[in-house]
Amino acid sequence: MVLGQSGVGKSALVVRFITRRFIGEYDSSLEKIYAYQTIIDNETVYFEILDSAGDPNESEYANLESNIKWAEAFILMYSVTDKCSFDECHRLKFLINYNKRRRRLTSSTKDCMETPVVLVGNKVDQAGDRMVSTDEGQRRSKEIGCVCFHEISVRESIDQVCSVFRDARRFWRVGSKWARCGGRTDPELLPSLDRPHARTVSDTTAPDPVANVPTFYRRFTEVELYEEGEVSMVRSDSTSSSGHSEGGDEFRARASTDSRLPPRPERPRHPASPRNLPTPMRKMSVSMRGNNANTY
Ligand SMILES: Nc1nc2c(ncn2[C@@H]2O[C@H](COP(=O)(O)OP(=O)(O)OP(=O)(O)O)[C@@H](O)[C@H]2O)c(=O)[nH]1
Repeated sequence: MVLGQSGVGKSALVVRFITRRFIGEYDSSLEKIYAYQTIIDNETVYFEILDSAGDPNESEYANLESNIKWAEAFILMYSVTDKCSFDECHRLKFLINYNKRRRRLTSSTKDCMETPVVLVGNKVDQAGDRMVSTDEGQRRSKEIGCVCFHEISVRESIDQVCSVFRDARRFWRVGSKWARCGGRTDPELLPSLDRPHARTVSDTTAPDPVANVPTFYRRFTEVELYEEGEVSMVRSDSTSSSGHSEGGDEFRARASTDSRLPPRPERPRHPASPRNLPTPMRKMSVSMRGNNANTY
């Protein structure tokens, strides 16, 4: 699913990927699903790409949330010439996390996988109008937990466009394998993400479309999935100190677009070893603190 504020170039990205053309003007009002089959990393891949409406109104909001639940990977897009669209990514990522966690809590294996979100800054060809630097984009990508970050120009480069979809698919594949392994990391997959621009067999005869594209990766690791999935699931399901379950609106209302990020609590880099596990008494106090600290 391609998400982002209106005008950042979502339709341009999808149409360019499928037709290889940059057309210039697109129907902005419609939400469309494109079916497209291509070969990536020597495998045939069947994409269903949802080009979402940029600024949904009240009545379209429920639809947006059900689309988020449907999607298995996200391309979260902003324009480097528009600071508002950059800030909007923070809110949209919050919405993705919220809907995905809620779904994981109510369903079984398939939805246990962490859904990859690729952050994309578009329109780098408009250098004179740039309002968001590469560093800011890279930092934000890490802060909001995206799997990798790209800066591209849909207008100028088909290769950069392809590399975005290629990464979305690669990280989706890692996530789905991880879920199928019952949460164990597949050692054959992770090293390949250490070398994201390494050539595959299929690339030996054709130029690597990913080469020379600035891409910043964040690896899925078992620890991160443990932290993001398990710990956060407890937090999002918690009951507030007043004894009421958090309502969806209340939870969503915390998403802000003012570019300030709420402080994230310090977390240990590794899960506690069994002999360090808290006693039952201590466990209860951790849970209580989780509830009270649930204010952002
Ligand atoms: N200069 C430049 N313009 C771009 C680029 N990508 C898209 N555009 C232009 O940005 C405008 C908006 O593009 P769209 O693809 O319609 O944006 P959108 O995000 O789908 O917008 P909504 O459908 O309203 O949500 C169009 O005029 C595009 O031609 C790019 O890489 N560089």
